[in-house]
Amino acid sequence: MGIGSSSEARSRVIMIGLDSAGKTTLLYKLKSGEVSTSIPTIGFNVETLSLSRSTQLVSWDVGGRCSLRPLWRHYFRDAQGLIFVVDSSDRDRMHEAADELARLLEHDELAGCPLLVLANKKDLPSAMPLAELTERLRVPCLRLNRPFRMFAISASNFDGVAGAFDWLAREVKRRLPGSKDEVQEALGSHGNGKILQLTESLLPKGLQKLLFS
Ligand SMILES: Nc1nc2c(ncn2[C@@H]2O[C@H](COP(=O)(O)OP(=O)(O)OP(=O)(O)O)[C@@H](O)[C@H]2O)c(=O)[nH]1
Ligand SMILES: [Mg+2]
Repeated sequence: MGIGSSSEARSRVIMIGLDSAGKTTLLYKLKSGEVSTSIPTIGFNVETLSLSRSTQLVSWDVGGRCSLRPLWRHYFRDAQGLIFVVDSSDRDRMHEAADELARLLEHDELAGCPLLVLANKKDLPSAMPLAELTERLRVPCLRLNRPFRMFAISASNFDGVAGAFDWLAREVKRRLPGSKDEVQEALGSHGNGKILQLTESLLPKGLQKLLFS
């Protein structure tokens, strides 16, 4: 998928995190078999998932080649939600994650965009509690000015994912302009056969609400 096709989506949720944070694991759990991976001409590895006819979940790693960062904004256009995934057991890289998160929030294209931080790998004994993560990610110093929540989750066993997406779904809906009908149009509807093929048991309540309510 290149920038051209990505810009066809009318709204999108951006998911970003350091490598190994657990983004791919989460994407596959959300919608097994429908994740598309590509290295667009712009050069970084992007994974996408259609949440509905018009809403994409777009995921990529931060870090790596800084020269490509300016190109991210092509994906930031039309972003209705932002997910930052962090490995809550990886103390060594928490500085790096904190720097990336702060840098991400400086993008004007994302101003006001609800931010969901997923503290992943809560199943590991070495996972940090949320209070410690809040400090290590330097949350009090962040340029927030937006709805913000952090949830401890495990992408591996799906623990905590439903509550986290529930929150994001509510915030995204609030942000979308127009009537309920327009919201449905933007986020998909019962008529979308592809969406109805999803295994509902795997779909977090939040996403079900986004897609079906
Ligand atoms: N214990 C545990 N391991 C996890 C969890 N989520 C992901 N992992 C593991 O962490 C490793 C990295 O997960 P990925 O999903 O590949 O991470 P990524 O963010 O896509 O990073 P890239 O590999 O750079 O694409 C894999 O070995 C996963 O099995 C989790 O919730 N708990
Ligand atoms: Mg990955």
